[in-house]
Amino acid sequence: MKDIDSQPSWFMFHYYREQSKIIENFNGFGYESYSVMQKRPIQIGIYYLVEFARQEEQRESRSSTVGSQRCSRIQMEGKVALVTGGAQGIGKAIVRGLMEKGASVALIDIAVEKGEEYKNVLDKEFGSDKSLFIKCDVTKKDQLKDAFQKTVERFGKLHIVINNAGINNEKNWEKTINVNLTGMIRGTHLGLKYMRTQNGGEGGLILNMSSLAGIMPVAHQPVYTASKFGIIGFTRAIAAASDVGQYGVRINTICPGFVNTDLLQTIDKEENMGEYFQYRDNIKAMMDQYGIHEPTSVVQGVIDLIENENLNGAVMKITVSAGIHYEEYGPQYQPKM
Ligand SMILES: NC(=O)C1=CN([C@@H]2O[C@H](COP(=O)(O)OP(=O)(O)OC[C@H]3O[C@@H](n4cnc5c(N)ncnc54)[C@H](O)[C@@H]3O)[C@@H](O)[C@H]2O)C=CC1
Ligand SMILES: CCCCCC(=O)CC\C=C/C=C/C=C/[C@@H](O)[C@@H](O)CCCC(=O)O
Repeated sequence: MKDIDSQPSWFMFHYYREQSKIIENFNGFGYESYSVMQKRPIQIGIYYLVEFARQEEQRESRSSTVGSQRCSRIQMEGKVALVTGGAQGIGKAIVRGLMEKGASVALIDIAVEKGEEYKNVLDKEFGSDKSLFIKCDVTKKDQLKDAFQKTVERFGKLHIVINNAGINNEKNWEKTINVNLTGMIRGTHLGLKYMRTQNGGEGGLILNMSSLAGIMPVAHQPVYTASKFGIIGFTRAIAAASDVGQYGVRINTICPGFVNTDLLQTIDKEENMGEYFQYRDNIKAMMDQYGIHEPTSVVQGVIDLIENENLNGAVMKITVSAGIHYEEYGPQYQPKM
């Protein structure tokens, strides 16, 4: 490696942090690193102090806003939401969670029978004027545009968009990109069309459903992984644009671990997994290792992001081991304005 003195500061911090790990477990293996550390104890201290203070500041600012009295929390009563893929699974749980908080909800989905059945259940619980089911394929731009228009015509406004619809298909990988990524981008653009204050909208929140597969690549789902990485990148970028452009709309991603829905059944289907079907037991081993949530575990994360106005651009993770927490990005990885 060329002289580390000429490396940028972020590199040197991470380099020394890794070196220090070797030192901590010093067993003679890290002699070369030990000598490096001996040469530069002051720089190490400086980088650790600077970075530690920055990360502490980030943690404090987030914890001081999430869940505390000091953060401004919006009320959901009277708000209007649109949820894609709302007929089953995680989307279905989100629809109920929003309605229990007083929101009116348009659930859009290609699963007509499931969607209509669920609408009937919601009517009995919340009244027929509080929800709307619209048959819609998010890969068809005219259908998606029509679904947003019908929602605003029905309820008068739009405050919350949950781009949740998603599939797992490594064989028909173009379909996976069209549903998970292209559909989400269109849903975000349509949400901004109706919600931006410059357009006469009342502002609000757009929440795009990624996955932990959007943070750590899953070997046997490369296209699914690509779609979920794309959701995070797009969302962090357009959230920054919303800040700069003062849209009045917050945009976030949620990255759950494994959740007990029909999507997990696709692992056992060759028509979904294609050449990766042979590795299905590897994914099942991950489920055993990391655990599987119920869909309702995602709902609290959605509600936190809706009610807390201080988290634009944040990437929420929901895992069995750590619950709701946020991905941390170093200063060099903040959106470039
Ligand atoms: N189940 C899991 O382990 C995890 C799921 N997710 C994500 O959560 C989201 C929801 O997934 P699940 O509820 O688990 O799956 P699911 O298969 O139970 O539900 C997905 C819903 O989306 C609908 N849908 C699919 N294609 C559509 C299209 N073209 N247009 C409109 N609706 C469409 C389906 O009909 C279904 O109602 C997806 O984006 C998925 O990637 C993220 C992390 C973990
Ligand atoms: C299998 C077909 C559907 C796939 C559905 C998913 O999107 C499942 C999520 C994919 C991967 C899950 C990875 C889990 C990772 C664990 O290591 C987790 O505990 C890592 C914790 C990361 C963190 O807390 O920062």
